[in-house]
Order: sequence, then structure tokens, then C-alpha cells
Amino acid sequence: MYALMTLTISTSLSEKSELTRVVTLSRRVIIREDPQAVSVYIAEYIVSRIKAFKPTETQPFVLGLPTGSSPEIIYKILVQRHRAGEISFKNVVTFNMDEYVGLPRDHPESYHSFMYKHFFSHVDIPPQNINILDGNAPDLAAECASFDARIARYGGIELFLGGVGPDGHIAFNEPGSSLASRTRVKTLAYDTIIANSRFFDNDVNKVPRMAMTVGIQTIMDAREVVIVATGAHKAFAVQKGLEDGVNHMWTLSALQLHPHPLIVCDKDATLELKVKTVRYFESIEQAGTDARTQGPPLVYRPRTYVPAPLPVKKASGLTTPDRTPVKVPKDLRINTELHRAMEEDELTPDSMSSRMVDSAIGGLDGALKNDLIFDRMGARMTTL
Ligand SMILES: N[C@@H]1[C@@H](O)[C@H](O)[C@@H](COP(=O)(O)O)O[C@@H]1O
Repeated sequence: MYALMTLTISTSLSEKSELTRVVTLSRRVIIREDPQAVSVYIAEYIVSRIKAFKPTETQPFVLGLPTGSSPEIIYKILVQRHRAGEISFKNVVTFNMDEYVGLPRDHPESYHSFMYKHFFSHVDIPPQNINILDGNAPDLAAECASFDARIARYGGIELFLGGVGPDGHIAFNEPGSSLASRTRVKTLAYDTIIANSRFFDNDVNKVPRMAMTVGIQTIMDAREVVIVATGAHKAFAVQKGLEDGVNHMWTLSALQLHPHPLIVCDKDATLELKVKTVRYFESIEQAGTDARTQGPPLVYRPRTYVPAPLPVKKASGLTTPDRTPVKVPKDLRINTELHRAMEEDELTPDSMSSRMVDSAIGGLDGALKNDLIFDRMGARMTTL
């Protein structure tokens, strides 16, 4: 199950007259000491993938993004890399995994607010390149269909970054979700409502009961999936996702069927894994088969563009899905103002992390207080 597989693929691309290339496929698990080192690894990985892709306005890099406490340091590092002039998001198009239904867009805990606060307000991504599900759309099903159609218009997602819930869910694909699911409305599992109540004054009654989420198949369709898993409270999910079989009750496990999954864990998140499993993945990395050299062959893979968006019948009449309007909606301005707060105070732990009593979040708070120090892998990395 964990063995590296080699696969010979044929491509019709005539690049350098090489019609056949041997691509190494593997399930990659990288283990780092703590959330800080995990975040450095993933941020560097994303930067390297974007650079390798050499995105342009007409062929942007399509990046799927998550929310949650786990990716906060990753966003912070990406912002730092951007400010240092090392990476631009001008030709990056983003699709967020999920959003609560019925929560005002400018609510501090909406995923719109989260994304602007932690990332979008601090980088050069054009507003029209940002795609986040509208949890207040008059027709939620049409909004979901429109989202999938927009992804298809861009030729699919290149790299989907995701977190994992303590119950093994990815995005809001709760235990029991169909592994063939696409973007849709989901009722949240009670475990998730309890877990996320930390963002809502620890009051389960304030947590929205429903969310819109990309499906498992939406994530599986991405050319590459990167999962961040930090903290002892994720250890059981990681164990189920990696060591047990593919199971819709632990939706993380679906990635066993993906050709390019990369799961980056801190040591706490590996606590339930067998020593043998941990040693195996560590040995793969030590053998020099570093994940960053084993991503999908970006430049050789054809991108399948769907030229026109699918028409979607909305309550107000026939409309076509389109990208987010160039004009930033009024209710997003509140998020942009958070930019100033961040400039002054960087990413100080917000209400989310500071309220959580958890080893991973403790690590996050510690990391946010300190300067980011790139670990050995990060330092050794050469940007493409
Ligand atoms: N919908 C989000 C998921 O996308 C996220 O992965 C999960 C874990 O979040 P955290 O990183 O805060 O543990 O929380 C929510 O349920």
C-alpha cells in the first residue's frame, strides 16, 4: 500500500519530442517536529509548485485552499515570502474548500473573513481570481454547481491544500460522505459542531448547522492534494486515513486512491501510527526521495479546459457561472481592513487559536510569537 509505484505514461504532448515519460507516483507522508516546521515545509512546497508551473494570466495556477487553525502559519509564511518579493499570486486562481451556510459574509468566523484576514488581503492576488462559495446564495444548489463549473473552466485544480478534522473529515465531508461527492450543501456532524464551537464563544448553538463544501471527488480531481495534520487530536484521523483501508467514515482515507497525495504531519499527529509506518515514511525521505522532487510533472500534463461555463438556472433567471466579480463586494471591505491590524501585529493568535486548549494550538501560538525559522529541509530547498 505504501510502496512507491512507477508508472509509464504516454502523452500526446510533443514537448522536446518525448512522447513517453516515467513518472514516479507515491503516497508521500512527511513528518516534522511541530506545526511550525510542518507549515514551513508546506509553504515552501506550494511556492515551489507555483514557480515550477510558471503561471500566466491565460494559464493560471489553480490552487485549492482551506481554512482552520492548521493552515494559519502556512498562510503567514506565504505572505512573508510574497512580501520578500519571492512569490507572486497575480496569476494564481484560488478555490476555497468550504463555507458556512447562512453566516453573514463579514461575520468574523465566516471563511470569507478568515481568508481575507490571513491571506488574500496581504498578497497580490486579483480579487476576481478568488472563488469562495457564497453561503448566502438564494439558490445554494445552483451556487454549488456554479462553483464546480468555474473549477472546470480553469481546467481543474492543480494543487488542493486541505486540513483534516479530528473525525477524519476533509473540507466538510463528514463521516459517511459519498466518496463520489462533488460540491454540495452538507449538514455538519455533531462532532464538527462541537469542534468548531471554539470559534463561536464555545457555544454549540452559535455554530451554523450547515455548510457548503467541495466533495471528495472534487478534491480527488485535483492533480495534487496536500494535507496538513498537526496535533494529537488529529492522530486518530491520521491513523485511520493512512493505515486502514479506504472508508467513507474517514474521508481522509480516500486520498489513498489519489496519485499525488502529500500528507504533512507533526509528531503529535503520528502518535497513533505504528512505529513501523512512521519509520517507513521517514526512510523514504531519508533515501532522498523527497516529496518536492516527486510532485506531478506539471509541465508535461495537458490541461483540459472546458471553454464555456455551464448554464445554471437560478431563482432570478438563467445565469451562467462566472468567476467572482472584479468589484469587491461591499461586505468584504471589513476583511480588507484587517490588513492594517496584521501589518502592525502580524498574525497574532486570533480568537480561534487562543481559545483552544490543545497541544497543536499551543504549538501554533508559540510559532506565531516567534520569528519563522526555516528548518533544514526548507533551507536546503532550491526554488525552481
Ligand atoms: N471545514 C474545516 C476543515 O476544512 C478543516 O480541515 C477542519 C480542521 O480545522 P483545524 O485545522 O482548525 O483543526 O475544520 C473545519 O471542519
